[in-house]
Amino acid sequence: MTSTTTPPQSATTAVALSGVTKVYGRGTNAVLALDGVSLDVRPGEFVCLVGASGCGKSTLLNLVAGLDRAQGGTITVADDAHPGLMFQEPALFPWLTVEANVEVPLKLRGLPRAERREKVAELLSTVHLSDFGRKRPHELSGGMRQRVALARTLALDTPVLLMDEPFGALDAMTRDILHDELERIWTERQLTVLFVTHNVREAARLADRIILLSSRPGRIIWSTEVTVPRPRRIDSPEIAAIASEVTDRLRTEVGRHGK
Ligand SMILES: Nc1ncnc2c1ncn2[C@@H]1O[C@H](COP(=O)(O)OP(=O)(O)OP(=O)(O)O)[C@@H](O)[C@H]1O
Repeated sequence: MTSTTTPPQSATTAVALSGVTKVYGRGTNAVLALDGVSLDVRPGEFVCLVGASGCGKSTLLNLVAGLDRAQGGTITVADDAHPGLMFQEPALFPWLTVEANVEVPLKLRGLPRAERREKVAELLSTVHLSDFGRKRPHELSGGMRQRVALARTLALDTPVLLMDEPFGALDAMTRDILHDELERIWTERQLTVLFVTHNVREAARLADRIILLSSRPGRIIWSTEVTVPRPRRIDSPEIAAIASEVTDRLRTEVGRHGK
């Protein structure tokens, strides 16, 4: 079996992984990064992936994004949508203004100029950066740069957002604000989100479901539905209790591998 992006299996699945296996390298240098990962993500669901360093979280996102191919299994994205991918580093073009950065995907999509301008204004308003369109990335804070990266990803007009530690480099206060912002945008746009994080509190704060991957090779070893009503607070006892349970599971898994 090879990795494919075939039509959706069911209207109740936005992203489906079935028996996904990823090996890097060959022969004696081969590294089995993912081993038979199966996961169905519901449309509009917010799924957080946690696991020890090197367990294959980024690999999984890259495969769903279509940046790499799996050796085994299938990956299905509903309606053949091309997911948007965001990283810890905003990866903006430093020589372009904020507006021009957000405009890049719109140009690539071939939107006419007037429509692009309208869309850029709407997206900057969505991430609360309407007054900063003419600035360049170096004039912005880290949190603002991630807002630009988010606006640029949203410009792809995709229903599926893949986020690889997007707030990992930010201070706690900025992260807290961006959690609220992301939650609002996720709800307003009915996005499906796959979010990788090392921060278990962040996972409990944001997720509908938390998935725990084993240490390499990555396999899904545990998951939990987070039913705490929204809006949530990262410092609430309910979130702390879930984070503590995830930490315990993670610690057991890391301990099992002697890392
Ligand atoms: N291009 C590559 N070539 C060889 N090995 C790779 C490559 N990319 C990743 N790996 C290995 O595959 C495994 C999974 O890597 P991946 O980056 O997906 O893990 P991760 O869970 O995202 O890690 P982290 O939490 O540290 O970011 C790791 O052992 C890594 O060293």
